[in-house]
Formats: sequence, structure tokens, C-alpha cells
Amino acid sequence: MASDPPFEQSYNHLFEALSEDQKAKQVHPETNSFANNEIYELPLIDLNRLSLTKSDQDECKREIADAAKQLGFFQVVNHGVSREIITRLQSEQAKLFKHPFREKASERLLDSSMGSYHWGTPSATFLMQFSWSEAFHIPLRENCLPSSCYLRLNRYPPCPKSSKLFGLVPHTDSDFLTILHQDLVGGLQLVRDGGWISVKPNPDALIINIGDLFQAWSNGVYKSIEHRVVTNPRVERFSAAYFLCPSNDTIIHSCNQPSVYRSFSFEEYRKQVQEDVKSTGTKIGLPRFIIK
Ligand SMILES: C=C1C[C@]23C[C@@]1(O)CC[C@H]2[C@@]12CC[C@H](O)[C@@](C)(C(=O)O1)[C@H]2[C@@H]3C(=O)O
Ligand SMILES: O=C(O)CCC(=O)C(=O)O
Ligand SMILES: [Fe+2]
Repeated sequence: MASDPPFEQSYNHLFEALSEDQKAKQVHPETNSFANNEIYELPLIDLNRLSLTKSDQDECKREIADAAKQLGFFQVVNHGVSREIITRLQSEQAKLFKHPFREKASERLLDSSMGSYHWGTPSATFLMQFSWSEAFHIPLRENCLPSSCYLRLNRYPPCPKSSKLFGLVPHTDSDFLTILHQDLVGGLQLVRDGGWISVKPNPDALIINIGDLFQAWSNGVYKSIEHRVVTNPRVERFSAAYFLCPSNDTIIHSCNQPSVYRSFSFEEYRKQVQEDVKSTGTKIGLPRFIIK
């Protein structure tokens, strides 16, 4: 049965290459998987301590800063978003993605002021640049003027094709920071000590990761770490990511000297990322802005 979205039909040129490659190398789809990594529990930070004594607050802040410097990722509990809200978001998200592909891809389901629909990777020229997923970007400008924050609702359909495909290709986030909730399926991986580790899901926690703008702003102290999502052959997966972004004209300066990165506006940064993705299939990101 064809997948929804119709990845194989629309990206036929990429998938033909996969079957040829598998034939040539006699690779079974389940071998060489990305999924057999160490399962790692992110540093867990109880935000409740921010409302306790000064020493509790200081300890909590220190833990956040340490995790942001070393790993670029941590998870928080007692964050103030109730279980009920998260469950409602998950059920609305599942309902939205259940619409047939032709409705999701048409302008009618969400008009453009309410968000945009993305699926696969139009710029991919080979399979390693392809993401087996679909997403809605919901702008949150009304509530967060004048920023360009948005919510990205991700769905990763089961991928019977090959465990060598990504649900979402390796990338860093282009924002200040991202707040992510993932369901229990698992599949998020990040780079630690030069290798990939899998993040253990915790339904009560929100995952926070440092984005590129925070890394530039902190002059490289807080780390925007490369992460990816691996596919699952049988189970669909959902996640929701909130991207904390400034207004387009905000200039990002390093907080001290000598600065590693030249100053740039958020608009310039986003345009450069999009241009690179379009022309090379891959995001280059901050290395483009290093002062030589
Ligand atoms: C193909 C790509 C688009 C993207 C950068 C990437 O190389 C891989 C991930 C994509 C993503 C996902 C989260 C954010 O929406 C985003 C802005 C980011 O930082 O990484 C997008 C990138 C994009 O749409 O330009
Ligand atoms: O689905 C996930 O766990 C991660 C999603 C992500 O990295 C993104 O949307 O930028
Ligand atoms: Fe991301």
C-alpha cells in the first residue's frame, strides 16, 4: 500500500537508487540500522526548585547552564504545562495528520496565515538528505509579537522501506532554543562525544535544546547540537517542537570579545540556511558566520 504522504511515488528517483544500492550490496533493510545506539536519559531538571530557596534556585540554574554547555540538551519536569494540555495537543495533532494527503497539501485545511504543510525534502538529491516525515508549522505571532516563534507539529509515518532512512535528517535548530515534546516511540538521537546516542522518551518532561542563535550569542559557550530522528519500520511517531525565534530584523551579536561569529540578522541567517539547503541539500548553519 502507498504511504501517506506518497513519498515513494513523488521521490521515485531517490528510492530507485536505494533498491539498486541494496541489490548491489546485498543489504537487508533491517541491517545497518541507525537505531541500535545507546539509550540515554537526558539530564533531568526539576523546575520546581526555581520557586524554592535562593540556594535551590542557584543549583537549578547551575544545572541548566552546565547541561547547555556540555550537551546542548536537557529535559525539564514541573514545567507548568499540564498533562491534560499535552494530551489534548497530542490528540489534535493526530487528528490533523489523519486528513488525507491531498487535503493536507491543499491550502484549504489550514489557510496560509494559520500555517504551512511540509513533507519529505524537495531539495534532496540523494537518500541521506531525505526526511521521511511530514510537519505543520503553526506561527505564534499573535501571542508573541513581534517574534517569529512557531510550533512545528511532526509526524513520522512507519517506514517499511529501510532502517537506513532518516525520519528527520541531522541538523541543528536555527532558533534561540527549542522546547520539544516527544511521544513514547523514541527515535530522537543527538551527538555526544562524537557518536550518536538515542534519547529515552519521558512523557512528563519537555526537552530543551540550545539553538544556533543562542550558540552565537553566547560566543560558543552554549552548544547547538546536531540531532536527527531515525525511522521506525512499524510504528508512527509524533513530536511537537516550539521554536523560540526573534523578529527577523534582530541582530545577533556575540556577548563578549573576541567574537567567534560575525554579527548577523535573523533574517540573513534564515535566508542563508534556506539557500544552502536549496543548493546543496544540506544546512550549513553557523560555520558560515565564523570570523576567519
Ligand atoms: C532540510 C532541512 C530544513 C531544515 C534544515 C534541514 O537541513 C533539516 C531540518 C530542517 C529544520 C527543522 C527544524 C526547523 O524548522 C528548521 C528551521 C531547522 O533549523 O531545521 C528547519 C530547516 C529549514 O526549514 O530550513
Ligand atoms: O521529532 C523530534 O524528536 C525532533 C524534531 C526536531 O528536531 C525538529 O523539529 O527540529
Ligand atoms: Fe530539530
